[in-house]
Amino acid sequence: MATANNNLSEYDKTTIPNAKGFRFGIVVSEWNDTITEGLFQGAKEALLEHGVLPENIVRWDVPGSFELIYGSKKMQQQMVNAVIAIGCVIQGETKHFDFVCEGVTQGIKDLNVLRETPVIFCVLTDNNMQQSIDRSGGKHGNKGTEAAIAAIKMAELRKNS
Ligand SMILES: Nc1c(NC[C@H](O)[C@H](O)[C@H](O)CO)[nH]c(=O)[nH]c1=O
Ligand SMILES: CC(=O)[C@@H](O)COP(=O)(O)O
Repeated sequence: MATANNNLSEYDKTTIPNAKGFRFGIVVSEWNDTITEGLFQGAKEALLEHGVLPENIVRWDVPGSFELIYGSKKMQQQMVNAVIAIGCVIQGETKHFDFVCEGVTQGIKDLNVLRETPVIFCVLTDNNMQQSIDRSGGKHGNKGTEAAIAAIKMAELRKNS
């Protein structure tokens, strides 16, 4: 189902476990920072709404989405229950978009396979800035909210498994 038919910020709040005891690391790309800041705010607000203490949200910034891989790997080594990797990759004139998107996708996948701490993929891979605006607090909701809910659910799964 496309995002256009499935608002990123809409979910059944009664199904989300209380996250008061959890600690989360959020790694934020500085590329397209007007977008990534909106994603971060959406994630932070959702975490706080579900009981996470402000002091249990740790943020690190990295230069671009490709550096989310290394930043998330180092964040996994911190005392956190899950990591959220936030980035925004927008198609330019060349194939660089393809390589960045594939690289960060595979890198974050690898971190989930090789280590115990879940890393949530909150990376927009859009054709243009408007699509990114629409998905970071615009008409299609906020992918940061979606990522925060995923992080809480995966932290709970990790705790119970
Ligand atoms: N074009 C975008 C980039 N490019 C930069 C890379 O992510 C990386 O920082 C650089 O290649 C150095 O390793 N990054 C984004 O996050 N978004 C873009 O649209
Ligand atoms: C995703 C990118 O790296 C891209 O935005 C860079 O733009 P360009 O392909 O025009 O160099």
